[in-house]
Amino acid sequence: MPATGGHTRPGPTGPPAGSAAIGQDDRVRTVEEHQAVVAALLAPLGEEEVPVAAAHRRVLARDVPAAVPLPGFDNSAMDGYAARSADVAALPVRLPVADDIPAGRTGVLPLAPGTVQRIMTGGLLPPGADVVVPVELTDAATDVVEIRDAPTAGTHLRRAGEDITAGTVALEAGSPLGAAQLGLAAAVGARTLWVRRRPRVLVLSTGSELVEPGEPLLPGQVYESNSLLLCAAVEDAGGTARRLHFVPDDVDQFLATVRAELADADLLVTSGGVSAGAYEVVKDAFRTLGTVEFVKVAMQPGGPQGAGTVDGVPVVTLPGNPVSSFVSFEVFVRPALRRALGHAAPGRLRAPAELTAPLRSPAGRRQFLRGRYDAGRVSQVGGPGSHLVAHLARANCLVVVPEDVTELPAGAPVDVVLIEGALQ
Ligand SMILES: Nc1nc2c(c(=O)[nH]1)N[C@H]1C(S)=C(S)[C@@H](COP(=O)(O)OP(=O)(O)OC[C@H]3O[C@@H](n4cnc5c(N)ncnc54)[C@H](O)[C@@H]3O)O[C@H]1N2
Ligand code: MOO
Repeated sequence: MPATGGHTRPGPTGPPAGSAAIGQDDRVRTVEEHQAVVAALLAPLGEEEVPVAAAHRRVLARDVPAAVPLPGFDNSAMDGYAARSADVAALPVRLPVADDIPAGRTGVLPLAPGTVQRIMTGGLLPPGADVVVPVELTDAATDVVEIRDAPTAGTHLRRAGEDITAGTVALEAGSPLGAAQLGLAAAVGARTLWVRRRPRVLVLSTGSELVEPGEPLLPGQVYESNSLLLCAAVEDAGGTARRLHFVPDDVDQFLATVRAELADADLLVTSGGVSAGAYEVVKDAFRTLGTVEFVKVAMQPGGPQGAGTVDGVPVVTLPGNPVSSFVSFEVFVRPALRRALGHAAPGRLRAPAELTAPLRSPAGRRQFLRGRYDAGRVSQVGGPGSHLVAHLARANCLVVVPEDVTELPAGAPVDVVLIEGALQ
């Protein structure tokens, strides 16, 4: 039975059985240490062969050699007349049109001296031709053409193999497959591609305050949003997400939900229930189960973290504040998933930027502020609060402020991580 605000948390009289006392016993890790722990959880994913069209947004697992050169043959770049440059050196000139070569004609005759052949863009160049005169420079006749002007030898020709030669690698293993890459795969004759299997990621939000969006909301309750956010982030990273119905802060319900699905997953990502309070369901459930270690990472947002395995399946437990969930996923889960997918470049694009206004940052923690980046300059979007989800939605980058920096003036150089939407 899904929990839409059904409370298992106790009233003010006392905690439920199994809940922990408020405590601050977590070890502290650096961002890099926790990144390494999360990355080590995920083994490289297997390979599968799929039709080229189905490989969109996948990651290539094996090199694709070019079965044919590109272009595959010398051909015309323009609609016009294939000519010998010596015949069009003195202008104007009238020359007989010996043949007609539309694109797709597979056999052509050599070009006899003193003649031209009408040719269309992509048409097979007749042997002997070394220039194409665009139709605009002629009277466009089909029997005897008058050529008023002509480009120099070699112009408007596309040479066999000038883009890629046969047998060389057209696409390298580890390449993300977007529109251009699928186009190239087809252009060199591939019908199928070997890609990495997509990681199957379970996403589970926890919290007795959570309510399904669209349902009535009472004071103290919030609409559940992290599972939507995290599932979309999983898909963006190349995984397939399965969104489990959120659970209240009830260890038994949490574990029953997790264990019903865990066997078929490559990763479980939870949100909420990992800080220092009395009702930390994720911590309470996993403390005595599996190898999940709960730590504090020296960053903001995203301080409270956990990672390990349960029933042999990798588990990453993210903090519940929506911005913390988002940033934690960006910093720890996304690169680990992309590494498991064999991505040549698992990290986001980063860019140097100039701050438009001063900012402050806590000592000892790497801060990932939300920002808007444009043309080398970045402005902070909202404050550092990890509940500012509306501001997050307007950001296109994370501004990285190192652990030892507590304030920066306007104009200071910073490093930004470009997130979704940054290039749009
Ligand atoms: N005494 C301390 N308190 C807190 C600490 C600490 O170190 N000591 N850390 C703070 C930090 S930092 C964070 S981040 C949060 C993380 O807490 P939890 O992971 O246990 O998350 P919750 O308490 O369950 O929720 C936090 C916040 O986020 C809202 N939330 C949670 N899940 C969702 C969801 N699925 N959709 C929308 N909103 C969600 C929740 O209502 C809370 O407002 O702990 C701090 N406290
Ligand atoms: O570290 Mo928490 O993740 O700031 O909000």
